[in-house]
Amino acid sequence: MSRLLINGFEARETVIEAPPSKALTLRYLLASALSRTWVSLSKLNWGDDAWSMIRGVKPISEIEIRGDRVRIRRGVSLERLRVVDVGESGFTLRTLTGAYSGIEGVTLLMPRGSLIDRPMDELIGALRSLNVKIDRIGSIIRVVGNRVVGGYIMINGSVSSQYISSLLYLAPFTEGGIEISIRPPVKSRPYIDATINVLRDFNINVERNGDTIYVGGSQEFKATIDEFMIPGDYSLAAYYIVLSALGGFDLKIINLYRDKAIESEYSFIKYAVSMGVEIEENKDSVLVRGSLTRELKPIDADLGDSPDIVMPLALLMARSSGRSRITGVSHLVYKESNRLRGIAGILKCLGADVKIDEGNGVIEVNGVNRVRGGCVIDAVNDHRIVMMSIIGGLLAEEPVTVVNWEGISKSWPTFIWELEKLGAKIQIIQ
Ligand SMILES: O=C(O)C1=C[C@@H](OP(=O)(O)O)[C@@H](O)[C@H](O)C1
Ligand SMILES: C=C(OP(=O)(O)O)C(=O)O
Repeated sequence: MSRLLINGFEARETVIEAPPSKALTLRYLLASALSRTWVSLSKLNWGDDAWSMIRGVKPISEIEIRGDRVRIRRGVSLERLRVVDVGESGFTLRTLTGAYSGIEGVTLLMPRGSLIDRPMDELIGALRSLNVKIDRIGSIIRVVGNRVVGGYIMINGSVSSQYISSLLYLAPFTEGGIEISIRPPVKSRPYIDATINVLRDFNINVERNGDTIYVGGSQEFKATIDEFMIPGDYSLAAYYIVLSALGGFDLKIINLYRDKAIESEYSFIKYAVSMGVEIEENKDSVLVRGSLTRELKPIDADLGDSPDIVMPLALLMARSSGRSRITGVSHLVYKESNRLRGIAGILKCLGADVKIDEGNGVIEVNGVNRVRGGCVIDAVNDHRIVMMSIIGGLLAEEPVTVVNWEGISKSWPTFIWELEKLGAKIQIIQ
């Protein structure tokens, strides 16, 4: 097992490219694999989760990978028994469970690692209420796909928006469509919008009225254009923003398109600006003005819609001049790890005072002006906890060691190299 030794940085590059959106890569891969016409996808996020989705759609699609582009469409000959290793991708497991429910044949979906214990029961219950034959054999989910009549479903919105994305991918295959009512509180709502927007790019008609969504049945996926370029990922670029803002150097981040962003992820910019980080936004980039002396204001933020920016925002809070509060994030315990505990562990290592309330999904951070470090963080192979640990370590006064960091490849396999380009001193110790 290797360790990372994080030992400060000297700012070098001033322009860097944001990695492509993971959430949009997965959505376009799945929709394209269901499309009757060929679709070209470029600038994909090549993390482990993309490979999970590619393995997942292979049995029902024709797919050609050339360089970093993918050409893909629905396959003509459908395999009747499909065995799919979905790795640790929650989105892939949940949406394929839905989509395969409406495609004839038996599918065995095999989650790995932490995904084995992440919630699925309410999605399985909802699909059973539509008469889908679905069961669990140990960690494996078996879906017997067939023509589904459709109907009305009321589903809990507090655990994962991916349950709803799953039903949205299934609905066009049903005879009469699905009406979904999401029971509040609804978490991660903009990710549902992101799925709806992608479905619309594939000519699927979706009607939305608040938390009631109707998708008509017997619709065909057919891309509205033949090529989609995946834009940059604001939830990942947020780590660059924190490093620049607190590291005291200016950084231009390209490949960030405001008009294509998922609101849950874009909102990082809004919160950072409200704390006093200086950010200039352009059509396809942001410019961060770093400062070692600027005082950041503490804020209160309900991040129920934005679970993936909690980690970088907590780093900004740790260096603000007072007590900040994040609420609405009870769903962080259902991710690749219990992220509320992970965040608390990192902030304590850095020297900030932090309190978490798991039941209510609240994090309180008392900012400090010196980030101490000089400790070991177990990042439990959760990619976003690894990123937070590394950026926190780079900003600390004393070296930080990170163990169980290899899970970074889920969304950003090149993270460490990119940071080295920016001047980070990171050693991998075998
Ligand atoms: O649909 C998506 O792409 C995602 C939805 C969110 O999960 P939940 O809806 O489970 O909160 C988010 O945390 C995850 O990283 C990506
Ligand atoms: C939780 C995440 O993804 P997923 O749920 O798709 O595994 C994530 O990327 O942080």
